Amino acid sequence: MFELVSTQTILSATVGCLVATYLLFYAVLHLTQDEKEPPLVSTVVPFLSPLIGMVKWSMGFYTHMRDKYKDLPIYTLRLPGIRLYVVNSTNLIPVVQRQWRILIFPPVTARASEFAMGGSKEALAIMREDMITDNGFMHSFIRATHPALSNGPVLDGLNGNALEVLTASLDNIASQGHKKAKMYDWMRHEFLMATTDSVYGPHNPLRDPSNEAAWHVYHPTIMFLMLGVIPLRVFRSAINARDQLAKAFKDYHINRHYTQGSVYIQQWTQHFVSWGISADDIGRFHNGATFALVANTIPTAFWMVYHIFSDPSVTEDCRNEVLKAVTMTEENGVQVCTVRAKTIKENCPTLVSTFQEVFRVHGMANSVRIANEDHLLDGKYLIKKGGMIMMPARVQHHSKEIWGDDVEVFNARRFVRKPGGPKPNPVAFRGFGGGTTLCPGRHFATTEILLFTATLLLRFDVLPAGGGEWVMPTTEKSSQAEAMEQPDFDIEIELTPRPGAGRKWRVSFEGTGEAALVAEDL
Ligand code: HEM
Repeated sequence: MFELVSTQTILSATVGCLVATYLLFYAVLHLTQDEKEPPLVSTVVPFLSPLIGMVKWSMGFYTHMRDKYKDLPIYTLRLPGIRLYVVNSTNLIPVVQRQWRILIFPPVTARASEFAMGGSKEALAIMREDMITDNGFMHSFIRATHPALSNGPVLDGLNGNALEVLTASLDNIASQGHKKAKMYDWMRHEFLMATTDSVYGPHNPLRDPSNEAAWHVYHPTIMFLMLGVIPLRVFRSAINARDQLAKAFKDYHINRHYTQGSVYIQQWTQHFVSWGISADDIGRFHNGATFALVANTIPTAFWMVYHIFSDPSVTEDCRNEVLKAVTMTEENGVQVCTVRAKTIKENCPTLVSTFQEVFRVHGMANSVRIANEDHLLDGKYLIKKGGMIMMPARVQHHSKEIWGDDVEVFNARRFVRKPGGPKPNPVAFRGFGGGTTLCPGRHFATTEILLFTATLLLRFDVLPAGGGEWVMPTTEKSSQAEAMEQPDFDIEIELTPRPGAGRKWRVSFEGTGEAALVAEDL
């Protein structure tokens, strides 16, 4: 009898505590929410419902929320320690982007520099001192490095070097006559080498196989490190790999190897040095530069090759287009095929459309900003200081209203311009983000990927190994630190040289035009 009473007492005390805690959190949630803020949703379990939803729906969370709260142009999610304002409406995106001195991006970069790269207190203080005006480290960094990544001869040089490395690798396969490969592994290696060689020059630290291996240990943990809540000892091998890379980049810096690298890395270095950042920190921040260079370029190139070669009609149309970019000459008895970059970017509609469709279907940039003061967005929605605004690309890219009933279908020709046909709203294309933080590396990556794909089409047949079917990898495990979905598993392919594959191949950037993909470039 005594035992029964005490069990009942404990039970009712526990239930009472739980109810009281629930009511307390429920009250805190609602009392601290201003009625002028965007409508608060997902509150069943205060502060935890959004997290539960994120785990349950994974990358589909924000599209699920958009479908559930169709009429909300923007809504508030409350998570422990953070107000998250999620934008559904395409029309609100330019409104957010125009407020770039109030709804700012640099705190996100600073957070990555602190938690993912391990920057020192001194370096972070310099970065954070002024994240608003053009005089601060962050905004002046973009201004200092943009010119080397904008269309022109300097960028052509960067792309030319990357293409030389990629072409040499294709030459190698052509001379072997045949190659079986794990597609993602193969492309990841080739693009990592080509992109970093072109940027870092002949002393590229990632040419050392042990540094390449370290990159593959460190890179997948960046998203978790960014959270800054999981103890570092959990990531011991990733932190060791990060330190190894930072040391290799520090040596690269101290030995002034950047003077033989690209204009981009010279300007990058000059900026850090002129702000008094130490050689130790410069080594660490090179890990961030490498992340920007390759983290999205590699999966984008993978999907591009996958979607072109897995559909024979797309392969044929693209191949016919890129053939028009080739001129053949003879030099000292050697047949030379020159691929004109200008034609590839300006006169290959199916190829460029496939590239855009890759971004629409696989692009997952979340585009976040932090409010540095209270702000009434569009004169209607109160965004509280410290709150995070998010404009998820997937919400825009998977909207039936914008793209039509076949929104979930990969349509390689979706972006081919039809005379008099409807044009999709370019603001809804968020592959490279948008506004003042629009990716400055977009021209570099676009040219590298388009020209690699064109050369591959011209020189090789690519088929699943063993005559099987193409199986599109799932993407559920993709790291949310990236702007492009990553394949959950690899696929085996066979590359077989086409007639002429063994000739000498090169790329010409003469009169290079621009593949204008985003609203800002159109
Ligand atoms: C396919 C490849 C790439 C994709 C999909 C991509 C995507 C993006 C996205 C979505 C953003 C954020 C924009 C925003 O929030 O509005 C961004 C920013 C940035 N990207 Fe890229 N990127 C790629 C390649 C590159 C390359 C090759 C570089 C080379 C330097 C680069 C450098 C940067 C930098 C420095 C920023 C920050 C801009 C700022 O702080 O204002 N990206 N990128």
